[in-house]
Amino acid sequence: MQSHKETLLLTPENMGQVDRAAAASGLSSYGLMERAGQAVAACALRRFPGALRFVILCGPGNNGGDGYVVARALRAAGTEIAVHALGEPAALRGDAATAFAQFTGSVAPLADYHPRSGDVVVDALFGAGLGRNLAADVIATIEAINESAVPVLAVDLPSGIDGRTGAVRGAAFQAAATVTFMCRKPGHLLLPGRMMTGDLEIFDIGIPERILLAQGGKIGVNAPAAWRHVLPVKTGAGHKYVRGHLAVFSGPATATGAGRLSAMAGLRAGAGLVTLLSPTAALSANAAHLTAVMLKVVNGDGDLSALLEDVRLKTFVLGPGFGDGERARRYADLIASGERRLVLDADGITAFRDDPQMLFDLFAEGEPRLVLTPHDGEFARLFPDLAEDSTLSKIERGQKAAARSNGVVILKGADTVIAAPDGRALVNENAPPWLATAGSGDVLAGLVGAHLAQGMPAFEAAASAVWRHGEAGRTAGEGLTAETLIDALGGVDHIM
Ligand SMILES: NC(=O)C1=CN([C@@H]2O[C@H](COP(=O)(O)OP(=O)(O)OC[C@H]3O[C@@H](n4cnc5c(N)ncnc54)[C@H](O)[C@@H]3O)[C@@H](O)[C@H]2O)[C@@H](O)CC1
Ligand SMILES: [K+]
Repeated sequence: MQSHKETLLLTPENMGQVDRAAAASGLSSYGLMERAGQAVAACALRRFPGALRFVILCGPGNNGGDGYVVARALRAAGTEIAVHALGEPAALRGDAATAFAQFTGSVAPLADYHPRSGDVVVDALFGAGLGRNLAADVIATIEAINESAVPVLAVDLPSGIDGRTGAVRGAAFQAAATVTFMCRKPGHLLLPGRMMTGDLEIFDIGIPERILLAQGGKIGVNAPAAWRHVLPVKTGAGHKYVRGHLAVFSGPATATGAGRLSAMAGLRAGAGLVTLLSPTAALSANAAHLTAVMLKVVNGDGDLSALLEDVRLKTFVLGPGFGDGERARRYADLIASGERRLVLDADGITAFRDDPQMLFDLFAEGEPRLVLTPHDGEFARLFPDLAEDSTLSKIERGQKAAARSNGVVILKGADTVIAAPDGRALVNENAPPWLATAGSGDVLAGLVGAHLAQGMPAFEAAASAVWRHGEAGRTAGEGLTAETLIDALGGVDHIM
């Protein structure tokens, strides 16, 4: 079981509230800064035992305050140090002023620092309080250090990374490692922030968990703790209908592979029965490749309506290789009015590009029954205003899209976000880079369908599917194909 420290995410704004609540409960805020700085100094000594000199770059706020504690601790440990400050240290306030007063060593201007071999930079310029783009001189310093071979240890966040969004505000340090406090921030997980963070250490500076949880809870890291409690119980004796019946729409005769991948993934992921719904023209192509997956002819609305009379058929995947937008819209309508659950992927999403509201209206009522699986391009087709709004983080884009569609949104990428209409959102981190391969999205759609068919609520079904997809990708290893990915799905059950 992971602790909250591993899975909780707090925005810089949340963290500020935590800070104030901790102070209000009687904790010394300078005490927190002291522990933060000591932890960074210990990390620096442990990671860089061969450093000839530690250069601490201190900013104008509390991140800089942490830096002065680091400088004092490293000097006390007998290492050579240099401190360079952005702005006038005399202008520091509060805890940062206290930390500066305790330091007593000399401080040079930031612009005077020139990287030299043997240096290790401790970046304490900006953390949670970065509120705007960096000035040109700071950008130049950061770029010069990034271009040198000098390693950077970042305090809280690499300076220049926006802790809420993960965006680079003008420039950002490429850190070898980052030490953050209590829990991660979105900027550590969302791209490009994740790439700049390096190895991340989370240090507990002693803020009680109840204070953290009071400010957070809606957003987190996607891990089994978030959905394990609703995983289907494996009794071994379950009738196949108990494990649900998943139906996947095949594309036309020229594009049958994607639907089959979804169907096979659904079966491998534990749906009791999987039926591929195929037009007559694609029947022989599908039949030639399937054994355990059943086949049924669906040529149009009439066939689908007849099929929907079977009340056990509750879950559908529509979109992989589907092609026909007009038909996709009608099928989605029939499925929605039958109170069924739908994973809408790929061409199924694109089908609604001219009238996204039509889709949202279909699923507007009740518990979320729609799961959308867009990559960025598909997302922009349904939610153009959200895609264009660069002030939003990927988490916020997902949350707003989920609320608007009353669906669960899986916003795909190396930093996939899963969001629910009630504001819950998880950021995924276990996907290996080689998971971005042909057919990988089809497998994910089938996986989500299988989890839904087994009765999981939509948000948890989606999040567990994304996680399982990532784990299977790691198991299958570099050079995976959609087929080896499907094979690997079963092997990750036991760790869920
Ligand atoms: N519980 C907590 O929240 C704790 C926070 N601590 C540290 O405090 C940091 C947050 O401190 P602050 O809120 O003071 O924020 P920062 O120190 O990150 O930066 C804020 C300061 O930078 C200025 N600023 C913001 N963007 C700028 C820009 N682009 N160019 C120039 N100046 C800019 C602001 O006006 C403000 O003076 C954390 O990152 C962490 O390192 C630690 O001391 C431990 C406890
Ligand atoms: K920093």
